[in-house]
Amino acid sequence: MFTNDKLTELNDTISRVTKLTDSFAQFPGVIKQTASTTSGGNAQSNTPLRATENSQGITAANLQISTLLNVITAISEAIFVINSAGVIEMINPLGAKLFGAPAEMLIGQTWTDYLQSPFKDEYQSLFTLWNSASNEANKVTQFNHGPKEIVINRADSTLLEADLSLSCLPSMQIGSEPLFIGIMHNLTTHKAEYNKLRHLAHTDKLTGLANRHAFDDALQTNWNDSINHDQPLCLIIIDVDFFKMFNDQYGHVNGDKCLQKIAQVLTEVLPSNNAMAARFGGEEFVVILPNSNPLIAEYIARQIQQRVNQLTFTDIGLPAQTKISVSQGIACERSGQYRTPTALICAADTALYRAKSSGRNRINMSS
Ligand SMILES: Nc1nc2c(ncn2[C@@H]2O[C@H](COP(=O)(O)OP(=O)(O)OP(=O)(O)O)[C@@H](O)[C@H]2O)c(=O)[nH]1
Repeated sequence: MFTNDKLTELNDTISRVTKLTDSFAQFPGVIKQTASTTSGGNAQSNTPLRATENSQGITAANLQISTLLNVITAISEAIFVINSAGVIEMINPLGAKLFGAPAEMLIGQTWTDYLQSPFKDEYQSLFTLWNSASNEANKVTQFNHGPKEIVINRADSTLLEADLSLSCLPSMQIGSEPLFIGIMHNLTTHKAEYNKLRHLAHTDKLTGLANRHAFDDALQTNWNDSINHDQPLCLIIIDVDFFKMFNDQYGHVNGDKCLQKIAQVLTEVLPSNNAMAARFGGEEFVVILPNSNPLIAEYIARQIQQRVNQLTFTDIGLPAQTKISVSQGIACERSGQYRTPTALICAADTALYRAKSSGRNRINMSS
């Protein structure tokens, strides 16, 4: 992260190196010379960023700029410098790599052209706002934005996720026209890892269905939607019948495969992308049916019952006559009869209990 402290540290380094070094390579011309960079006459011994046409100042300033460029080029951060019009004045190799184009091509271009929507509009508005700030003296130092996640629309049209900190270089050190320094970090690897971990945190390892954690979140979200939009919401709890016996007879490994087959059935019968099947725990599953009604819920439960009854296990080496069934309890929230999502679960659970006690392989609707 390129903080103000780091910026100060960087300027200190530049001043020190400048004092100690007698000769540097000539100004490398990487900074696009603009009117502002060659006008004025206010060179100071500790103003490293802007060349001025003071008789003694040009060489010193160029040396300082050269030093700054060397530091910025060598630093293991992606850095670019833009002016108040958002035009790139300087970019280091790592920065150019993130934008996906050579520095020579990027310099002189508007940096927001490389931002994916909505970030492009957001940063353009930010600069417009900043430029229209009334207090000229304060606005430069007030501008410090990020770190914030952005998506770069790279030169080859691929997208790259990054985080960006944008700071205005302190006005006392850069002359009249402000420059902004952007520091970026490539988030591609981090994001891929995050998405993988997020998927693992929400998925039941055995069945690949949503896990209990994801179910709880989804139920709360669907519950809120149902209340806010006055739409019904149905829940089916599904419990495998005599599963202990299945495990005892065929072993836990085959028991696991049986649960996977049932999970597959649940995935197949979901009526829409909004509906969700999850593993509730052990040999219990649950289906959330948003914007649904008891008739639809019962139809889905019937589909589950039939398909589970039709499952075969010869592919995992079990006898052809091996059969399995599930008991199901349904509860539907329609007009405020349940006060909380937990109350809805309890109602479906009670209905499930009745389905079990009335013989199993049954569907019971909460009244
Ligand atoms: N193979 C396997 N078995 C599991 C898993 N989770 C729970 N079980 C088993 O599921 C069985 C549940 O047994 P019970 O609660 O007695 O229920 P049941 O035998 O299905 O009987 P009813 O529900 O009354 O029809 C237990 O034997 C658990 O070990 C799992 O992930 N894999």
